[in-house]
Amino acid sequence: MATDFKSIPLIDISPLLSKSDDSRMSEDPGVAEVVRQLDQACKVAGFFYVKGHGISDSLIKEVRTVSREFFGLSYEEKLKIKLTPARGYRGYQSVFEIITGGARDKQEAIDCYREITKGMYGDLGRTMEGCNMWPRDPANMKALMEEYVNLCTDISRKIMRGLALGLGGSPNEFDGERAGDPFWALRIIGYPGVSTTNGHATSENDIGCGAHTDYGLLSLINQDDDITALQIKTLSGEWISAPPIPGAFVCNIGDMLKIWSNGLYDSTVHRVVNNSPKFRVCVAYFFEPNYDAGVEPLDFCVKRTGGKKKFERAVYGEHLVNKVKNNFEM
Ligand SMILES: N=C(N)NCCCC[C@H](N)C(=O)O
Ligand SMILES: O=C(O)CCC(=O)C(=O)O
Ligand SMILES: [Fe+2]
Repeated sequence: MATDFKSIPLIDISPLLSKSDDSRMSEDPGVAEVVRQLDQACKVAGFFYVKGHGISDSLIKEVRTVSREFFGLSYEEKLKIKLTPARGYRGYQSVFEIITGGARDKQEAIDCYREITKGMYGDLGRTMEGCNMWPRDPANMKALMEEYVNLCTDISRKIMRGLALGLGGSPNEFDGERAGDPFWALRIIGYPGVSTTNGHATSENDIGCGAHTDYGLLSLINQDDDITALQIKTLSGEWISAPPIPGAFVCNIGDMLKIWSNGLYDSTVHRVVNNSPKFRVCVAYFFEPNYDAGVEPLDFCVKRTGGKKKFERAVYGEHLVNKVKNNFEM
């Protein structure tokens, strides 16, 4: 459970990344130190920054630059890749189209997911069957985002090995049928700034993304360098900001890791409020369990938390579909 934290730790994960394909990684002192920091951050805040992740500053920036270019296109042009249920909820949604907690979010976005082909997961997969929608312009967007997703998946898998050790398990706890064939999501998001002419304080219509938790295991957030908008809820109900650290990702825990860890790690509530006059871009990558994974508290986590399972079993794909359907009025 998130306790009262005042700031979000910054963790250099390079020692973990260099050793996490080694079966004896847990014996490495550099790895042990990263694991200690990750575990502490997840127990206290459910949020941390990571640096030393190996993705170049220039790629991280390019991903946002190309996204900003897309959002700058005409509405008509953007609608050519419109999100619809028939397309497996992939594609573009315009400002105030997406809903969080019953209210409309002041954001536009492109939603992408790992491809699900027809019949791949039977009934469980049907809602999400489809291919991603990429614009004709910017022409390099598809290739760039696909490269980016591959890199994020690789890093996330390795961070998950660190988290598995932090929880007291083997490093491979989330490989195989849990998250060895992981589903993923990518949300390319644009948050309009506040108009400088209406000098009002932030109103409800200025919430870029309402209070929510993320759905899967681990989120990697790539946000604009010059705007502070992401806010994290502490146990006492206060909102603290997660200001950008250039080149670093903001990471947080999703609902499925809360269940697997029996609450040792929590999926912390967060929201986005862009109070600046500038348009804010964020590209959020979500590392998720296998689409058809059954998720219930892991025995060794249950033992560490008093012997009682605190959460019911969930099927990741069902959890996702419930969420996705509630995000839109379609
Ligand atoms: N794929 C992920 N995690 N997306 C997070 C979005 C959370 C807000 C969404 N409208 C909701 O109400 O859930
Ligand atoms: O824009 C951000 O900083 C975070 C977005 C987010 O929390 C989400 O899409 O789940
Ligand atoms: Fe989120």
